[in-house]
Order: sequence, then structure tokens, then C-alpha cells
Amino acid sequence: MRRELAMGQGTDSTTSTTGTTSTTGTSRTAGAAERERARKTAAGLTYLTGFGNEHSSEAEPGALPLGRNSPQRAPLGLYAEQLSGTAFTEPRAHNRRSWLYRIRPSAAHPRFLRAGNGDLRSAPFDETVPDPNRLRWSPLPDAPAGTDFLAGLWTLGGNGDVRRRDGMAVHLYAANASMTDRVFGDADGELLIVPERGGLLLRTELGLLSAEPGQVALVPRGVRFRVELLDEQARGYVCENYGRPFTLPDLGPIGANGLANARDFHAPTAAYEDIEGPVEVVTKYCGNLWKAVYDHSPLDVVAWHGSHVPYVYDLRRFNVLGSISYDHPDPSVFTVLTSPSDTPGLAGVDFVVFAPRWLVGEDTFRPPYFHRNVMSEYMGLIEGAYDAKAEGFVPGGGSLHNMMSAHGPDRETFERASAAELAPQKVDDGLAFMFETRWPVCLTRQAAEAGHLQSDYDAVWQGLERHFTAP
Ligand SMILES: O=C(O)Cc1cc(O)ccc1O
Ligand SMILES: [Fe+2]
Repeated sequence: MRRELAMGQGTDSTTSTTGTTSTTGTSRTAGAAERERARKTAAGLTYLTGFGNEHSSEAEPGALPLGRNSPQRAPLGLYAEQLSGTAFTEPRAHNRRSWLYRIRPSAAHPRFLRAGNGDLRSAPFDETVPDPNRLRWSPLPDAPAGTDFLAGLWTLGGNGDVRRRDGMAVHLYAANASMTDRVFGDADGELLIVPERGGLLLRTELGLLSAEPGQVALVPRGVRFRVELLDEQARGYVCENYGRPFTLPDLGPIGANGLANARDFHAPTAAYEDIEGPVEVVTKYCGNLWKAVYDHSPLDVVAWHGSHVPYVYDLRRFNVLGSISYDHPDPSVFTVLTSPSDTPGLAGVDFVVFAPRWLVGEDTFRPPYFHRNVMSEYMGLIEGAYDAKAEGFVPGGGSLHNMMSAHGPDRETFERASAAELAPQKVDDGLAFMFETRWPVCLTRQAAEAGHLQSDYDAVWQGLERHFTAP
């Protein structure tokens, strides 16, 4: 039986029931017709709103049991299954779990066998020694034809240890084909996907999400998904967070509103595939890829409720707060999501966005200041330019300013901003972001030796002349 894409409430009827996308074919090209179909599906999606909520959704009426999670017989002959993202006993405020009502339990699978890791690497990162230098990369070279999202993942580096569920990895991806015949899930952490070029349609166990450049998508630990391309090429960044799930930062004196507002996070409605036939399932497990060929699609969840859910967020919705008197605020005010560590205020990793904003500071050097930070900063650019760098930091590229490395405005930016007239100024020519992490990011060998690593990055700070004259 093949019945694809039965969708949850409120979803555009053009996308319900009988899609024809092959999930068993061997071709991984994103043909124009396939992309068109994916675009139509993406355009028809409706979402559940809120962050960290107890959401619920059913793709068929009556699929969700009422008043209990695990009735003697679940409705419609479905299997009830809990997916835990946190320990059973973690405080209620942090606890993440979902109940899935599915055609077959996840346990019904054959043995997993090791698969090649491609360019994916995991913590502990010990291929190179930690590097105190400022580093910058141009964009990844184009991927060979037929590269899907999973095959297109390329690890730059990271920290911590997957086996201890601590730390993070920075990946980039370049893809030109949809995942038509396989599904991926990451037991090592959640995946924060930051598209820079090309939209993505994510078919997850809990339903469908689309993410265009300027939006970010999060797939929680263990949730299986398939990525289809909405455009010919897809390129972007991924923060794999091994640690505690990303959450919204506290607002303290800011008050009850501001930064990323909870209502702007969108979770999918339930949607399932009812496919009997070989589907390859790839799992990232303690640093390695494993695969098994199932006799059905694991994206067969007909209804679900819970808090361990994928979501998408539009960075343009970020409510940017800043100084309206003087001085450049620390970039922590731009935190979209934070993964707390055991030390209050010290993040395993923060996701920070530099979104369009007004600068009005009086007697203030307005771009990012010179600094040395105990935290380590990986920065990427989604579009346009970044106000601390005149050139060389380009969309799809990235920079790494590891713990205590000295950085800040390049010479050109310093000279311009030191002499600028301080009228109110709108900074709206770019969208940059930062993964800021508690531990140095250790490079993979492929990142340290990459042809697209810029060898002359230090030069941007050359020629910062002395201006001091003793009184
Ligand atoms: O290095 C960077 O560009 C990121 C950054 C931005 C900012 O506004 C202040 C400090 C900081 O590390
Ligand atoms: Fe910095």
C-alpha cells in the first residue's frame, strides 16, 4: 500500500493524501517537477505556534487517545511510543518528550550496519590541535551532482564529547539533490539548520516544515527526517548541539517580551507516509553513521502530542534590542536560542543573530568593538555584509575566533567608523549569525587543510597604526 502525505488539521488540501514522490527510487536528483511539487507542499503548510509548548496534532480524526498516553489499544490500530529528549526526571520546565501514535513501532527494524561517515565528524575532535589564530573560510565548493543534504554535510569542528551529551559541532552543507530514498536521524544531538542558499522542505516524523534562507529549522535529537530541496542548490550551516536542548534565553530586566518571541516558533502538524517498501534509515550514533533498510517508512506517525518537537523560526521576526544612549552592547542581547550548561549563565552554545537594526549611540564606536572573549565564536553570513568586516566575510563563508583570540573590526571598518558622523543609522544590508560556545572549537583536518581556508585573514588587522601621543 502506498499512501503518502496524509496531513494534519488546517493543511492545504492540495497537499493531502496522494503525493507521488518516490521514496524507493535510486535517483537523488532534484528535478524541476519534484522541486515544484515540494514548493507547492511547502506553500500549503500550516503550523502550530509557540515555544516549548505541549502541542498536539492528528492527521486522522480520532488518532490521538484522549485522557491517557498509552491505552490498552491505541486508536485506529496505531502503536503508542514515547520519544524522550530529556531524562524522565528532569525538572518540568526543561522536560522534553513526545508521544507518537504510529503505524509501526520504531522497534520494528532490522539490524543497523556501519555506513561511511562521508565528511561528517564528531566530538571529541582530536584530528588537529586547538588553534589560537583567527580563521576564515570562503564558501564550501559546489557539491558533485546528486549530493543530498546528508551526503552534503561537511564538519568544520566542534568541542565536547558526543558520548557525554556535551558540546557542539559546526557543520556546513552543500546539496543539489533531494533525499528521495532515505531518512536521517541524529541520536547525538539536535540539529539547528541555518539555510544560506535555497529553501528546504523537511519531512519529519512529526510533520512537515519548510525553511528558506533567513529562517532556521531545528530537528530535535532522535527525530527522523528527510530533506527535499525547494531550489536547485542548497547551502547553509548546521549547529549540532550535543548538550541540553536549545531554549529561549531569560529576559531579566528586558521584561516579558522581546528578542525571539515564543509565538513566532512554528511546529509542524502531524503528517504521515504509509509506505510499504524498502526505505534506508541512517542514524548518527556516538559519532558514526549506521544504516538499516526498513520495509516501511519510519515517517509513519499519524498523531502526536508533546514538547520534543521540530520547529522553524524566521530570523526577521527577531525583536532586536540595543543601546539607545551610548556604547555598543555585548552580542548576548542578540541571543535567539541558548543551550544552558550546568553553570548558570554559561551556555554550551548560544545561537545569536545580527539582524537589521538602528544604531543611534552617541559618542560611540558603533561596530563591534575590539575584544578577546573567553567564549569561542563561529560566525556565518546568510546574506549581505557584516558591520565589522568590510570584505572577505561573504555569504556561505565563516569565521572562527576561538577562545581569547583577539579580533574585532578590520582596519577599514575601524577607520570609517572612527570618523563617521553619528546620525541615526539603519544597519540593514545583511544577516549574520554566531554559534558562541563555552569551549574552543577544534578543527577537523579537512577544515584546517581546506582549499577555501583564507590564508591571509590576519591581514585585515594590518595597518592599524599607532595614534597615541603622550601628553
Ligand atoms: O566578533 C564578532 O563580530 C561578534 C561580536 C559582535 C558584537 O557586536 C560584539 C562582540 C562580538 O564578539
Ligand atoms: Fe567576537
